[in-house]
Amino acid sequence: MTAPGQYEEVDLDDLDVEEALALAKEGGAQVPDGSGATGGSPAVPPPSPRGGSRDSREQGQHTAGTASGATGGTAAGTSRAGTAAGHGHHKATLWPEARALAGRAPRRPDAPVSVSLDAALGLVLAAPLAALTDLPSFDTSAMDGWAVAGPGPWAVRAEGILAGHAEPEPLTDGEAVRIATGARIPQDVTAVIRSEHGRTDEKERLHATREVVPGQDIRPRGQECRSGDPLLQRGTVVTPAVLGLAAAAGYDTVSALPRPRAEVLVLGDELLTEGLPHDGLIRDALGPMLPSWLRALGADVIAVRRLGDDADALRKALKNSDADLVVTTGGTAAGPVDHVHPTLRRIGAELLVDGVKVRPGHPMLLARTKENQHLVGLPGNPLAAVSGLLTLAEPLLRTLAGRAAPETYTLPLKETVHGHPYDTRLIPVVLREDRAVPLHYNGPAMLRGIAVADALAVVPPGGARPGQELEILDLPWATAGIGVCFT
Ligand SMILES: Nc1nc2c(c(=O)[nH]1)N[C@H]1C(S)=C(S)[C@@H](COP(=O)(O)OP(=O)(O)OC[C@H]3O[C@@H](n4cnc5c(N)ncnc54)[C@H](O)[C@@H]3O)O[C@H]1N2
Ligand code: MOO
Repeated sequence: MTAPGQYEEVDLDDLDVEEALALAKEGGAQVPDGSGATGGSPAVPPPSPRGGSRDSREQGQHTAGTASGATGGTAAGTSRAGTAAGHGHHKATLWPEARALAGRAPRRPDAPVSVSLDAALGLVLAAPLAALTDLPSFDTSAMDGWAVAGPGPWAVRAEGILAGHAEPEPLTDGEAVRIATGARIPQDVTAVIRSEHGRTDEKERLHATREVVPGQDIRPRGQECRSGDPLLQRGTVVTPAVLGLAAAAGYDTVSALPRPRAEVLVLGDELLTEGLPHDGLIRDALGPMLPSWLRALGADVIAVRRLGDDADALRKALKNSDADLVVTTGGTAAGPVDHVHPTLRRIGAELLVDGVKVRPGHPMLLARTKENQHLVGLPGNPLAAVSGLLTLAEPLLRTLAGRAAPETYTLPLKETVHGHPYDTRLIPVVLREDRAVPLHYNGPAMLRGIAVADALAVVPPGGARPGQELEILDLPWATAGIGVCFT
């Protein structure tokens, strides 16, 4: 899609040379061996002993592109002016606005469905959950021991009471019966004595070795809730604990909003699905990454299709898709085979977001393609695609799924992060001792940083200083976002 001879990417087009150099250093500096592979230790760039490495050469390209872009004499200069490429700042949406807009884009979530408990994890309750029974549903022993009536010592009945049995005979004062945790308490019981707090004598009489407080270790019927009590509000996300509570309260199914259905269209003739890169072809990193990421964001991924750089195939795929959300990858820029914009024009789609003031990922877009279908166009550079996923797809799917927006939170930054002069930056971070520690290898084409990250930090235009509070976007698996995710 990037045409032969075109600059590979000139994302830093608005920076002066010094800023670009600083960013370039951050994006591709060498890390000590293994630091990225040990599961998340921050990659700390040492003074670069390998000046001629591949990474620094790549970064050199950034710098060269930027420098020449600044003189206005290259493709980068043209793009900066926002002419034919259409990526100028004049129509790009501010990052917070783009997210808000994506969250408001869907007109309505689907009608609720009745879902069995084993299929409900991660869905959102479409109706309040009220108890169908008292909990506990009978007076219950909280401990293994004896149920006793009246003052002791007590004569112990021959037969004990186990959990799961029908109503036992009432006790009379002076009587005790062995009882198991969870078993029904007979009528007229004063208290339960734990096995370790009583002893029986040779006449099988029970003596308490501690004071007996009436009602001790008895869970009275309805202690947790009465039948009909509201337990959970509409809109609650079904977590494992919610599944447990719903089952305890008598539910076999819950009324929930169905998962929004998403289809992924991977564009690009240069992509291989297996083996090593060769002859200018590279491995498709997004086909394997996006479906599970979309699932983690609450979607049901109904198809992943590879369309190459074929405008007709894209048009047909859009025409035939009945997904709530179509996610395309690549082809968002203005190269000769970047078909997303022209195809959207051709099918009469309504472009809601056309570029976002965020790095990486600024060519991302959001369109309404049908009455109840949206398209999120993710840029082809893999980290730029992640940025688009979290900026546009996440709020859209959240609304479709009926989920409330998560509380936003901030953490202080561990070390300086250079900013873009006008755009927000999203950078992979690890969270250590309540601080966000920036990871390196955060260039738009790199996944090495995000692969060990706990979250993305939102760096405002102009950059951020150590100690500055930054908004943190959790990654769905890092917050245990309901393991929906990887099924
Ligand atoms: N004239 C301009 N050119 C570009 C601009 C611009 O503003 N003006 N923006 C650059 C930025 S920033 C990005 S990001 C990319 C976005 O490009 P596209 O969305 O059109 O994506 P492609 O050109 O198809 O690919 C870009 C890059 O990513 C690689 N790629 C694509 N798909 C995959 C995949 N599934 N797995 C791994 N890698 C993928 C592709 O080979 C390219 O290297 O545009 C810049 N250009
Ligand atoms: O920098 Mo592009 O925005 O690589 O995503």
